[in-house]
Amino acid sequence: MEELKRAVAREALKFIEDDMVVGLGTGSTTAYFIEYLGKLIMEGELEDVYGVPTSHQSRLLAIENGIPVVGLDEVDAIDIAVDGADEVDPQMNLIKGRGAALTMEKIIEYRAGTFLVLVDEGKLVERLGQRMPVPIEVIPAAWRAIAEEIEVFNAEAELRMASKKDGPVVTDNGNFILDARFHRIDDPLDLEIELNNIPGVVENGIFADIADVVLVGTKDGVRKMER
Ligand SMILES: O=C(CO)[C@H](O)[C@H](O)COP(=O)(O)O
Repeated sequence: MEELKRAVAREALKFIEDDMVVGLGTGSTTAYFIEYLGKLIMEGELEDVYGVPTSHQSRLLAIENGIPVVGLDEVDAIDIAVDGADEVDPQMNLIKGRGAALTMEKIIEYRAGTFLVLVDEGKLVERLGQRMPVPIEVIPAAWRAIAEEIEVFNAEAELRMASKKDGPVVTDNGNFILDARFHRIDDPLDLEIELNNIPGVVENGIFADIADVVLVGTKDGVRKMER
């Protein structure tokens, strides 16, 4: 599994050129990409490349690996964003947010000239929600009201609890995460919009229609899905 993640991360380097501003995703697959990208920059193989982190995790990793970091408000545009995903359907719609960084990820990836997704073949599903719940970032005071409202969508939502802290997971933005299991997601784009219409929802982990390229690590090599 780790070798498949490394393979897609290495392949992603082919998309990076001098003078690019690169959105840096969150998670274990992107961590390999950040490591390899930093190496190329440190060795002088790539020049004037800047990273825009999507989380505390990617910011710390970028600094550790020698990638110059800038904020979203310091750049005119993002050339490419590179990130992992938890599920990918045949239309390249995604579920993201296992790492609770979905809001900043979506803000940056929506704006990127190219959004490149890195997954292993175990993440491919016929229909979103088949294996993973949809993470929803919510304003803390509203978590219970939103969890109840989500039932209207034929789903059950659970407050995500932390493992190395007492109480709930608190996102980089100071909010809570609800993990919502939907019985069936027929129209990801519609559900993405509907969920964001609920007051108190900051963002949700359905990324419909924004991935441009998906690199899939398989035992037989890296496969490319493209729009
Ligand atoms: O959305 C994410 C974090 O919020 C991650 O990109 C997603 O969970 C995939 O992570 P990994 O590469 O570790 O499987």
